[in-house]
Amino acid sequence: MSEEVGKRKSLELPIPIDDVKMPAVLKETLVKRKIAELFPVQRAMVDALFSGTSGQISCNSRRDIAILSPTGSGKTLSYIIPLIMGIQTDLEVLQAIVVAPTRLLAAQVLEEMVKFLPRCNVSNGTNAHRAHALVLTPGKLVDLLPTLSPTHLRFLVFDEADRLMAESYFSWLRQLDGWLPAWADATPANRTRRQMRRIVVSATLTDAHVSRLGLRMHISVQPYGTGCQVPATIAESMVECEYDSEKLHALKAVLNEPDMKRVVIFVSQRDAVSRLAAELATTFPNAKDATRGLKSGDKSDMIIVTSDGLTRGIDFDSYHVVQYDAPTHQQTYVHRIGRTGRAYERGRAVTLATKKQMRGALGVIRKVSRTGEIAMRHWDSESMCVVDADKKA
Ligand SMILES: Nc1ncnc2c1ncn2[C@@H]1O[C@H](COP(=O)(O)OP(=O)(O)OP(=O)(O)O)[C@@H](O)[C@H]1O
Repeated sequence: MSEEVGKRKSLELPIPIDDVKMPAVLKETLVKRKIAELFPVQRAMVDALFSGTSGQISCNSRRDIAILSPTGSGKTLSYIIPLIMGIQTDLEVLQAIVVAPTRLLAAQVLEEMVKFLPRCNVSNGTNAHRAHALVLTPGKLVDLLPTLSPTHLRFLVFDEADRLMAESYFSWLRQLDGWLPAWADATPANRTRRQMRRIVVSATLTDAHVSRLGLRMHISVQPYGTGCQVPATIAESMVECEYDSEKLHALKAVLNEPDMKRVVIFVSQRDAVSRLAAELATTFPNAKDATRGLKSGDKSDMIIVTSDGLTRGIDFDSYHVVQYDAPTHQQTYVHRIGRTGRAYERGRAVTLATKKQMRGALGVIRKVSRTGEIAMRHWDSESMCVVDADKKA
């Protein structure tokens, strides 16, 4: 990456929009949607796009944009900002495509786009020929490609880009590349006004992903210095169990703790979700199995049992997170506990691990924990309680 924007300390907190230099039309749109402050990643985007320009997205060498910022930090609005300024509503042609890995996430993003782009025709693929912008999964996009024209495409956004580039998804990228015309990748010297920007978005994108996409990355909006970190507002703790068979008891004890109203529980295997949800439902009638379908607007006092693929990027309302199966990868941990502590709110994440798993899990967690403070507890099979170990990891 040749240039990075937004590593200053002062960028770590939301800032009133009146304190950010931006085009009047953008400010008006944000105020209408009741946005009073810009989150750091959004402020960095505005700075990157508009500093030194008067409301136009600059047509200089800064073209592709990588948005690397922690979970819940407002990346969606940050990539909608260039769309607000760049889509010409008087032209009834396709100008933006946003790709998201799941239908649930695509639906959530579509809702946001409709909110901030009221004069645009934003579609999930239905009547795609009339859309200014499409928000869809790779599968749906590949189905539609033969019917779409790339001629006026100005923005191609990959939300949760690292997930989109996982092996199982890889062939769709080749098909998309085959559909894009040569000018999409023109060098700065021979680019025209029709240039296309690729915007890749993730809390856990690495340089390897970027080079795999073949991007000539020019701007990285990365307020915290590295994207792969958990938000500092999340209180992290671990509960150690002697044996695997004790974990269900420990989980129920954790769920009975005060304020554990909105909880999302992660297991590693998708086929274990229903089993655990059914076991919990005998004690907690509000336990819900995510494999049976969730809506992005699900905000009631539920205990949602899910696995990693199902809820990546989903914006739940103030959920606590419990990891029933300890994570073995940093990315997994970051995305799981990122379902809480969103939008700079406080959150709580509890990880269950057997004695055997403890060392490995702590190794993973310490690498991405921002505060480094992990409260340690253990399951006491005599008192049948989770007991404070009275020590910090
Ligand atoms: N400027 C803002 N003011 C108030 N709320 C905001 C602002 N920007 C975003 N939000 C809210 O913050 C929450 C998290 O935003 P968003 O879903 O974009 O996070 P994200 O960075 O994409 O997270 P993830 O990596 O988990 O997908 C959402 O509820 C969103 O509406």
